[in-house]
Amino acid sequence: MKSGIVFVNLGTPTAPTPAAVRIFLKQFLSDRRVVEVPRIIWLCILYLIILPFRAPRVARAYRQIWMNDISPLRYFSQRLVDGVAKQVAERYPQQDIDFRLAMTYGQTSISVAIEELLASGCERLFFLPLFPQYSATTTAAVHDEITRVFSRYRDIPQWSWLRSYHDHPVYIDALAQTVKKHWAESGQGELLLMSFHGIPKRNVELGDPYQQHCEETAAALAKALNLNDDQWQLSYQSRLGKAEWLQPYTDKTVIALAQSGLKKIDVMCPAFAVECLETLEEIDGEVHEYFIENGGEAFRYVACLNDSESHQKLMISLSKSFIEEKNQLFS
Ligand SMILES: C=CC1=C(C)c2cc3[nH]c(cc4nc(cc5[nH]c(cc1n2)c(C)c5CCC(=O)O)C(CCC(=O)O)=C4C)c(C)c3C=C
Ligand SMILES: [Fe+2]
Ligand SMILES: [Fe+2]
Repeated sequence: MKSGIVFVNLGTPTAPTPAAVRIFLKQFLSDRRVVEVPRIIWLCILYLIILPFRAPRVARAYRQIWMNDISPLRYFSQRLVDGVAKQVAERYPQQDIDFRLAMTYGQTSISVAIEELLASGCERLFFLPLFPQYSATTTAAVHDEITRVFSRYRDIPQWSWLRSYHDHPVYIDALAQTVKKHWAESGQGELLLMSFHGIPKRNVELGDPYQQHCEETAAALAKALNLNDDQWQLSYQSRLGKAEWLQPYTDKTVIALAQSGLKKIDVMCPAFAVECLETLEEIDGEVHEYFIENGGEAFRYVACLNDSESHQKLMISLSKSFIEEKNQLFS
C-alpha cells in the first residue's frame, strides 16, 4: 500500500515584492487561529493599516534575505524534505512512500499536496507540522486546514498527524549538537539566549500550551548542554500589535544583557525548524544591531536545524511509527 508524508511549514511569499507579500499576509492574517481580535476591528486594521503600510516594509526585509529566486524558508524546507525522502528510500527500500512539502498559507497548499498524493495512489497519509512547540496559532491551523480539505472528500484516506515534538529526545539532541558545533568553531559565549516566536499572552491564559512547551524545550536543552541557570535565558520575539505578548521580549532582553556588561552572547531560535525572515532579518539583523549599539561586542547567531543530517534524522524518528506501522490497521 502506497503512503504519503506531508511536511507542513507556515508559508512564505512567492517573491520579495509588496504585491506578493500582501497576498501572503492577507491569507495568513485573515485566519482566526492566528488573530483572535474581534472580526470587524481586525479587518479594518488589516485592510487599512497592515496590508497597505506593512507589506512594502516587510517586502524590503524579505529582499535582504532572499536567496536568488526563493525565500530561505522555502529553500531549507524543500531541501529538508528531499533529504528525508532520499534517506527513507535507502533505509526502507520495501516501502512505497511519497513526500511533499506543503504550507498552511500560500504555495504549495495542503490541499494541492493532498490531491497530488492521492492522485499518485497513496492510501494513507501522515502530516508533520514543522512546529516543535504546539500552538493554536500554528499547529491547530494546520489541523483545521487538513480537516477542511477532507470535508470536501467522500472517500477520506487513513490519515494521522504529529501534534508536537517539543521535548522529543532526538529534537533536543539535534539542538544540543548544533550548539556544541557552534561552540567548537567559535568558542562559547557568556550566555545562550533561546529566542522563541511569541504569541499574545491572552492566548496562553485561554489555554494555549505554547509557553509551557517552549519552557520545556529550553529547560531540556539547557540540561543537555550542562548549563547553569545563569548561563542561559529564554525570550520571545516577533511581537505584532499593541497587546501584551509572552514576555520577556527578545529585543528588550538583548538590550538589557548588553547594558549589563555582557560582551559575547550566543543566540538561537529553537521554535523555527528552518531559517526564515524572523531568524535572519529580525534576530541576526535587527536584534543583532541592538546588542552592538548597547555595548555588546559579539552577537553570534546559531543557525536553525535547516536541512542538516541531524534534522533529517529527527524527521525520520518522528515519522518512524507511521513508516513502520502495518499498512492495514487490522491485518
Ligand atoms: C498575530 C500574529 C502572529 C502570530 C500569533 C504568529 C505566531 C507564530 N508564527 C510563527 C512562525 C513564523 N512567523 C513568520 C512570519 C510572520 N509572523 C507574523 C505574525 C504572527 N505570527 C507575521 C505578520 C509574519 C510575516 C512577517 C511580518 O510581517 O513580520 C515566519 C516567517 C515566514 C517567512 O517567510 O520567512 C515564521 C516561520 C510561529 C512558530 C508562531 C507561533 C508559535
Ligand atoms: Fe509568525
Ligand atoms: Fe518579524
